[in-house]
Amino acid sequence: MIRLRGVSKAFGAVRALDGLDLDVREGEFFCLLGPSGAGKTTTLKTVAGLEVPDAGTVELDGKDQRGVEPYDRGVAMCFESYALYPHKSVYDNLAFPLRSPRHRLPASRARERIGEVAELLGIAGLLDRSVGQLSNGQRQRVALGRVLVRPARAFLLDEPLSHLDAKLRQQMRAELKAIGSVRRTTTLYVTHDSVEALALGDRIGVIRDGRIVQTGTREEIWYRPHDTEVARAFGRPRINLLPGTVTPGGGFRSADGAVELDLGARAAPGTDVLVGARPRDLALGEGPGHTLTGTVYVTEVLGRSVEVTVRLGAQHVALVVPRGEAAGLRPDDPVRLSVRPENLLLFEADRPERPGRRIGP
Ligand SMILES: Nc1ncnc2c1ncn2[C@@H]1O[C@H](COP(=O)(O)OP(=O)(O)OP(=O)(O)O)[C@@H](O)[C@H]1O
Repeated sequence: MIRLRGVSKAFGAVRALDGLDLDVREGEFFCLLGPSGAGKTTTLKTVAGLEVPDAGTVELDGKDQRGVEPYDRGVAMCFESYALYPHKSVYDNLAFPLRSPRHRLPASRARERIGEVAELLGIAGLLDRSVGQLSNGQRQRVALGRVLVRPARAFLLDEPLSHLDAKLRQQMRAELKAIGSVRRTTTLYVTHDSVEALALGDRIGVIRDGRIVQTGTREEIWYRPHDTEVARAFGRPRINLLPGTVTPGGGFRSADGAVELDLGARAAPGTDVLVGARPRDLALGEGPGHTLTGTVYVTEVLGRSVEVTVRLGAQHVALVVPRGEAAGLRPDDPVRLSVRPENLLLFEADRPERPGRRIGP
């Protein structure tokens, strides 16, 4: 269990962490997602004891870690920039942590652990090669393996798949959670890739400007995003956000009057808002729920589905539909779109100082 409370850390004038609270439960695989510079690595280093916070507390398994040296914290960390022994074999690099007095295992147990981790990371065929002869992607997997072989109170992983090509990355994502030690060990996994976070995280914490903006399961983050920026971070193509205002009856009217929706909005009439709908939640043609009328702007084939961009007055919205449904659509064709009321999200308008928060339960 990892618990951070009110953790702040500045580097000169840069506030890397700003009162960060975080709870990773025992045995959980927790993904910390955020853009570059949000404070992800600093969070990991603070847990590992490699950075000392200016304020706040770090607890591991309920024990305050103030004054506890990194080595004594019992966590295993894998950095994006990894240090391996280039002249030693892959096997020796993996075995090295198991030879330290703290983690010493009988040789047969060590071989078993290394074998399982190497198999699942796809490096079992490389065990006799020297690390100096490996590609970057192979080295990254060895570095990850070296963390995962050793018994630890928690694994701290910083973008461990970043150097792999897309296919291998996808494959590794599936394998990673199958590794026995990962299943058993509390893991804090840093990424800036929302697809990775959704695929891996038992829960996800979204970090921005040194604070956690939202923590939740993938469903909570997807269906109940805290604000427009969280909504924009998940899903490709991105969520559609139409600007407008709340009407006296609690409805929505787009800024140019082209879209009107009866929302039952819990906001004062006249409030500037954004209505959000994800591209896969919009359908072509009339259906149950709300209907919108517009014209086709452009279509783009994405494998078996098609992204259709539709002009609604001055706005464009994107939807993703099966290829068959979009066959024959031409620019400027009139179209109707439907969306279920439960798939519409309502946000305050974005402001210069902060993204618009979601309105509603
Ligand atoms: N040792 C340091 N000295 C000075 N500034 C630092 C140091 N470490 C981090 N920072 C700054 O603190 C902020 C947060 O950095 P951090 O590395 O935690 O972000 P991150 O979310 O991990 O980003 P990335 O995804 O790019 O690795 C950044 O503005 C960074 O430049």
